[in-house]
Amino acid sequence: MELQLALDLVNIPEAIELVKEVEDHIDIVEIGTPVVINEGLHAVKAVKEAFPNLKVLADLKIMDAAGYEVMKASEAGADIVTILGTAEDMSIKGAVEEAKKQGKKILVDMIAVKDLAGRAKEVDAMGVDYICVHTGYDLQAVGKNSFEDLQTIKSVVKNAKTAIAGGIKLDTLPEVIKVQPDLVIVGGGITGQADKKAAAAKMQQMINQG
Ligand SMILES: O=C(CO)[C@H](O)[C@H](O)COP(=O)(O)O
Repeated sequence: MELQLALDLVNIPEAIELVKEVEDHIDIVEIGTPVVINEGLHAVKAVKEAFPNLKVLADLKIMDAAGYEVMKASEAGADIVTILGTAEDMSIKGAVEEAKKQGKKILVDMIAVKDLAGRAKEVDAMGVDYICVHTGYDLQAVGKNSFEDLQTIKSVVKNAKTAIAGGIKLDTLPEVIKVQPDLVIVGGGITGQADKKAAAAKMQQMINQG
């Protein structure tokens, strides 16, 4: 199981400062969608250059022009690029093809997918690397989470790695670990803590104990 730190509400210098604090305790740094909107792919480039030993995920949440966008994120240094599960099959296949060409990985974000089991089976067959259940901020605000959804995809996905994102905190992490995803994505559960290093270290320890 790997731990991904999601950075959503920072600029580039703040991102670098934050990763410095927790770099020993995470596997992947996510340059979140709001950061890409504010800073562009420069944020991916800057973080990859500052931390060449960490994997960097560009959370582009691609919906169209997938091959081109995966190419641009790859050129900026992203190791993993996200596409939405609600995108057309042709877009997802295009993303996978370009990622393979570039030696990169594709994570499919299943946010807002209605037939989760059915779509997870379909995208799994398209050769994607990760399938991620995700409760976004707008549904977190009304008390939703993705723990049951994780069990759903775990029961149907045969090839891809499974991941979970959305509001995971220290107190809910044990529930996540029980279902054994390959990747746990945490934003506010680390960035919102006074002692970010301690929060990341504790999460890493819990994940390693499995
Ligand atoms: O992709 C995202 C929002 O769309 C976030 O990066 C993801 O939800 C993780 O952040 P948090 O743990 O704060 O929910």
